Amino acid sequence: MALFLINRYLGDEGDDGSSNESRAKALLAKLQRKAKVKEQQSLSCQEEYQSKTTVESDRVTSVKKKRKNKGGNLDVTKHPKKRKEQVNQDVSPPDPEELSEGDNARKKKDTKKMQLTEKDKDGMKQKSVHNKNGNLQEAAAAADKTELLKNDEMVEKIQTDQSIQDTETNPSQTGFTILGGFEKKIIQKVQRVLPKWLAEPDVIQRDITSNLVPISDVPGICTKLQRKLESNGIHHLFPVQAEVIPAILESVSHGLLIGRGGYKPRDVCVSAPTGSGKTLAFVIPVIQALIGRVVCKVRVLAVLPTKELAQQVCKVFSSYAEGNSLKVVMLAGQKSFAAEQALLSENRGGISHSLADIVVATPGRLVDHINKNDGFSLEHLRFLIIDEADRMIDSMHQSWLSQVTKAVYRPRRVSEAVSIFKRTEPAPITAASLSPPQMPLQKLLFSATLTQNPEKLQQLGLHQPRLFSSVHSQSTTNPESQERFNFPQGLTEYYVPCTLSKKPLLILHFILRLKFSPILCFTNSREATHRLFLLVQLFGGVQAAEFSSRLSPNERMRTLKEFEQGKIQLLISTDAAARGIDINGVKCVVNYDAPQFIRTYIHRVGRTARAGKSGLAFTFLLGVQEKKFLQMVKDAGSPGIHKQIVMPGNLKSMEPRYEQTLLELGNTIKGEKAKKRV
Ligand SMILES: Nc1ncnc2c1ncn2[C@@H]1O[C@H](COP(=O)(O)OP(=O)(O)OP(=O)(O)O)[C@@H](O)[C@H]1O
Repeated sequence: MALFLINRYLGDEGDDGSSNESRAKALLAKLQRKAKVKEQQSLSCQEEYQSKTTVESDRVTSVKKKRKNKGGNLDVTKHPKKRKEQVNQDVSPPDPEELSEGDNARKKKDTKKMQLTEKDKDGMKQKSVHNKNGNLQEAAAAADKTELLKNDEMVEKIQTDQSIQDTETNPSQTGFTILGGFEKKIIQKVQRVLPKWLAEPDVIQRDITSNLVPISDVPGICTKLQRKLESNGIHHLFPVQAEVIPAILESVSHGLLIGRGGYKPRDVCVSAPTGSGKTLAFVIPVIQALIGRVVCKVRVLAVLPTKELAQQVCKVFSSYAEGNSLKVVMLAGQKSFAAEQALLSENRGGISHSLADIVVATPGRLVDHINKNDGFSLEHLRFLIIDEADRMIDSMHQSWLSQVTKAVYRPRRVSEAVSIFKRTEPAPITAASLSPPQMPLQKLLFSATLTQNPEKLQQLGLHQPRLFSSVHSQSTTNPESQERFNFPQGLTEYYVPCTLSKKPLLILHFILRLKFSPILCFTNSREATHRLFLLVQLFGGVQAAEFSSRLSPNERMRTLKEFEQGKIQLLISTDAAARGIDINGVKCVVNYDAPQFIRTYIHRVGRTARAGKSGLAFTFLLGVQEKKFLQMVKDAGSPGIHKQIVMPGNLKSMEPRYEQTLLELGNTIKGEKAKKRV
C-alpha cells in the first residue's frame, strides 16, 4: 500500500474526477493545441520578416549560412551577455523561427536604420564623384568601397546592439523574465546623513577670553558653590561651563528622582577644545545636585582612562565637595583593593552602608569592585560621567559599560530588590512606566575629540542625547570622512623639517639655545622616551625626566608634580601624558616623533595653550612624513601650521659633544641590558 498519494494539478480538466488515463489524454490535447498556436505565430512572423528584410545584402546571408554550418546557437535572449559576445564574433540576423512579436517590432526599427544608412552610402558615393577627378577617381572609388564595407559592418553592429538593448530593456518582448542585469543599473550612492542631534548641536563659543561669563549670570549655581569657585580663583565661567552647567542643573530641577515632567533626562555629550574647562562643567552641577542628599549612596560615577587622570578629576571633585558633607572615593589602583573596599562601605549591624557619594574610577578597578565587592552598589547611581569619552569608547572591549549597566539595573541583593525606587532600563515611555518613582541614570560624555560616528556612539546606549559642541557640522556631513575638531585659540603650530640623526640636536637646541623651557616632549614609544632621556642626561646642562609606563604610578605622580613646580625643564613622555593632564605653565609642546593619528596630535598639543593662555607646538618631521602629516592636520581643521627651519649651522657647535654622548649612550644601554639579564 502506498504511504503517500501525490496529486498533481493537471489544469481545470484534471478536477473533474475522471481516471488517470483520461486526464493524460486531456493534457496531451491541450499541449497539442498550444503547439499549433505557436506554430502559426512563427509562420506569420517568418512571412513578415522575409518581406521586410529584402535590403539585407548577400554578404550577410553568406555569413548566416556559415553560422548555420557551424551549428551556432543564437537563442541568446535568455543570456544577454552571451548574445553580445556571439554577436560581436558572428553578426547575422536571428532565425525567423526565433522571432516573436517583439522581435518583429524591433526588426522594423532595424530596417529603418538600414534604409537610412543606405542613403548615407549614396551620399558618400556622390561626394566622392564630385570631389575627385582623373586618376584619383579610381583610388577614391576603391577607398569608398572599403568605407562602405566598414559602414556595412557598423550598420550590422548597430542593429545587433539595438536588438540586445531591446531585449534587455523590454523583457516582455521575449516572453522570458530576464534575471540579473544588475550591472546595467546606475546604483545611487548612499548619502549618509548624521542624526539631527549630532548635526545640529548647541554651539559653544571657541574663543574663551572674549566670551567669559560672570558666575552670577549663570542660572542655577547656588551661592555656596559660587563662593567656592571664587575662593578657587574662578570669577568667570568659560563658554562650555556657561552652556553645560545650566543644562545639567535643569535635569535635576525637580530632584534626583525623575526628570522634568516625568520624563527621563536627556544624556549630555560635550565636545570642546583641550583646556576649555570641561572638568568644572560636570563637577559643579553634579555637586550641586547632591548637596541636599540625606542618605549617603553612590550617586555619581566618573570613569577615566588613566590613573593620573582619575587622580586629577578626584582632586577637583574633592575640592568642591569639601564643606558639603559629600564624600569622594577614587578606585584606580593607587591603593590596595582592600583599602579601596574600606573607603567605599562599612558594615553596621549586618547591613552595608555606603561611605561614598562620588566615585572616580578607571575601568579595570571599577569592574573588579562591581564583581568582587559586595559593599559596592550602583543601585542609586544618578550620573555616569565618561570623560575622554572617545578613548573610553575605544576601550569598550573591556565591557566595563555593560558591567556598570548591569549593576545599575539589576540589584544583587534581595534587600536592594525591594527598594522603594524602581529602576527600569530606558524603553518607550508610557503612563504605566512612569507611575512608580524613577531613579534615572543620566550619562554625561566629555572629550576634546568626541567622535561624530553614530555607530561608535551607539555603543553607549544614549537616551535622547543632546550635544554641546564648538564644531559646526553639516547635516550632510559624511561620518566616514575625516572629522574636524577645534584647536585652542591661543595655540600656534609649527613643523620643523629634519633628518633622523639631527632630532636629538634639535631638542637640545630648543632647550639650551632657544630657552623654550618647560618643554613637554612626546615620543612614540617608551623605549624611544627612555633613550632620549638617557641621551639628554648624558649630554648635560638640562634638567630632564621621563614619563612612561616604565615608572611606577607613584614615580609618575612625583614627576608630574616636579614638572609643574618648574624643577624639570624637559619632560620626555609617551602618550601617557597626552590626554587630559592639566599641567600649569607648559609653554611649549614638542612632537619629537610625529603622531600617527590626528586625535593623538590634538591631545598632545593641547597640553599647552590651556584656559585661554597662549602656547607653542612644534612637530619634528622627516621628509617622507611631511606631506601626509600636513594634510592630516589641515583636514582636521587646524587654523594653520607654520614651517620653522633650523639652519644646520645653528647645531654645529653642539656636534662634537653630541658624538661623544652617543658613544656613552651605547655603553649605558649595554649596561642596562646586562643588568636586566642578571
Ligand atoms: N572658569 C575658569 N576660570 C579660570 N580657569 C579655569 C576655569 N575653568 C577651568 N579653568 C582652568 O582651566 C584649566 C583647564 O581645565 P580642564 O582641565 O577642565 O580642561 P579640559 O577642557 O578638561 O581639557 P582637556 O580636554 O585637555 O582634558 C584648568 O587648569 C582649570 O583649573
